[in-house]
Amino acid sequence: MGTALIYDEEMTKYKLLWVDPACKIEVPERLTVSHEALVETGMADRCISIPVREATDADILLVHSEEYLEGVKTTPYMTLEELQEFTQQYGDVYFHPNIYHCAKLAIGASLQLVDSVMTGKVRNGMALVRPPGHHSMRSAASGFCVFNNVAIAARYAKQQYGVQRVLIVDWDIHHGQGVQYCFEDDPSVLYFSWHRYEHQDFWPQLRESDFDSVGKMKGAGFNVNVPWNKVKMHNSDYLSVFFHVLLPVAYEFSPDLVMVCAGFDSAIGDPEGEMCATPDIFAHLTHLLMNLAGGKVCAVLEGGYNLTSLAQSVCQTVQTLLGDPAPRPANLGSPCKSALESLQCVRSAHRQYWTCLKHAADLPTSDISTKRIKLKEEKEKMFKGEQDESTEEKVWTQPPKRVTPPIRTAVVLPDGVTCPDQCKRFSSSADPDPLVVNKLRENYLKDGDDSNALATLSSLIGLADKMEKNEICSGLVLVRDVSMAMMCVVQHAATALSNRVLVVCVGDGKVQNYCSQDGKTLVVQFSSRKSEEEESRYYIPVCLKKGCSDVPGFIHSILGLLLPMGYEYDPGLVVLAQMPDSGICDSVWQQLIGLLQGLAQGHILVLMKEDGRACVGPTASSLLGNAAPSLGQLHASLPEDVEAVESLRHRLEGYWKLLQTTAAD
Ligand SMILES: COCC(O)(O)CCCCCNCCCN
Ligand SMILES: [Zn+2]
Repeated sequence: MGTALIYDEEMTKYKLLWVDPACKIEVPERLTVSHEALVETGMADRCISIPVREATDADILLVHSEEYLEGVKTTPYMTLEELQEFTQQYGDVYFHPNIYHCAKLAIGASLQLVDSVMTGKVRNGMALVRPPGHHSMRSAASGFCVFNNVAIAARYAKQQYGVQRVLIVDWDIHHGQGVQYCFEDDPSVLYFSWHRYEHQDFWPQLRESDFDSVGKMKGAGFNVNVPWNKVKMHNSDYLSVFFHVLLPVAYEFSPDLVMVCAGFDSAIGDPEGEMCATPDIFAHLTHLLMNLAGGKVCAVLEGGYNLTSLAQSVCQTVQTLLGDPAPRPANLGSPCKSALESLQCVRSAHRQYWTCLKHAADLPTSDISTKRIKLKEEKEKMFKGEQDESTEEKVWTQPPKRVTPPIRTAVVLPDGVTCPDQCKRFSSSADPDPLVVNKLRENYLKDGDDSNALATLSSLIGLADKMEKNEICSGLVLVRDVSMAMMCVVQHAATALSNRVLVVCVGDGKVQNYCSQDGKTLVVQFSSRKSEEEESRYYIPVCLKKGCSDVPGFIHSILGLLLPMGYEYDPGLVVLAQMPDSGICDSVWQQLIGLLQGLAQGHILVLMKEDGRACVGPTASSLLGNAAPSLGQLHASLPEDVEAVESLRHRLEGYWKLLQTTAAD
């Protein structure tokens, strides 16, 4: 299934007709540069182009009041003065004779996107729209927004398709207060937003944008605000919030549909956000959402005012929706102290609502709410003398070109096992290098002349080499002895390949201590048995009471442990081994494969036991980039597993900074 792209140049045909410093950044070029970039990169042609439609009154009344709609309806016939006067009643927004028409198209584009995804015409998609929507409220325009595109689309999805649970992820750098007000008492819509806040000092300067606004009445817990109290937030800050707040809660919530308020003013270079996250981060944020809701992800453009980073970020998002592997998440490190404070506050505020956060730490001692007032006093004092520091031009390296290998998934299967469609059988054509053969013979092959084991192992090595050369993206190999195959490919990678190798071992089994302490390999093993090997920085045994068969515990350890370390480690190759009788079910296995594909440009090599034939289909489906099936709402992890994962995180966060969830006092 494909990716929808919804765009119509009519939405560029309105602009600011008078002088207003607050609104001058919202220009038609925002839409044209975004669409042109998709055309120039060839991505527009790879998408399924869906036309916009005009929203009806009924669509708009899903969220807005009649009197507000009636008011906006009169704007096309207003004189310039009347438009200015009409605008005065709202904040940081402007009207234009054609903005009502464009606002109806922006909603209609969002509804067309929901229709395409919910009817299965496409898997996911993006709507490039203006005016944006997330600030507009039931009876008020705000922040360049006239109608709330995403809020209307969420209500429409519930009404039209009986969607039970909608997750709205708002990565725009402003708080979408309009969305929050719309759903704060609604447990069927989980609204997540991060936003520049600076202790209530940044627009829209609302007290209710802080982390302690968790929703109301039966909606308590279903509103998650992550305030950024400093600027210059970076990729590590964004990812740590995904790993330790959004994803655990999203998997527990288990949405049927994911809507993204895709604002790109959270990217480097944006005059509003003043953040430092690079455009390629949106490839990862998008990827990390694509195994929720069976892959039903609808991204709708919100903000973004630096035309260069906006265009790059839109391309990164759409390319990931198209299924292309994400670029390597380079040089991640520790989130900054302010981000950790916010992280700790949000997790603490939501501890009582989400089982995945039950063990979260208390509010930080430096209670940041008092900072709100103190900082305001300082600002007032300082404002007298202080001029705005010069807005120096931000520069960043263009995101790397993401080339998809000619072969997406290669498989090495015993005869008699059919090759899954869209996969390619692989066998190492070249005679195995005699040195390797000897190594294999002496180290791994019990009965030296076991020719087909030898053939399998040399195919394995050949496959790893082709992945390193980016000729093959991912691989699946059925072997007789998983542990031996793992050792073989890791040994080869350690000597012959230049990249780091992340080894993820699912299930019990002696994982020979081949994790070199030089950091060439990072081994994470999930099992139900205490590992006899000593835990270290590069060998992490995760002991879960029921191993991988307890879904919430295992998912929790993937999101809160494996992914943060994996992203920080940034391997060139991932080896994922399913040990015999691991107890892992297909859907969890597919989630694991899907999530791990965000690493190593999708170079993941899966090893399974020959008799694991039943799992070949689901494994191949995930390796091909298909979304994993939804796991359904998750219940509580076993207390001993929570305990085990938490103590492991505390022990390791000195080594792996993305594991931190609190601001060290
Ligand atoms: C949904 O609209 C997308 C958006 O969130 O980016 C709108 C931001 C309005 C920002 C209003 N203050 C502008 C002050 C200019 N220095
Ligand atoms: Zn914004």
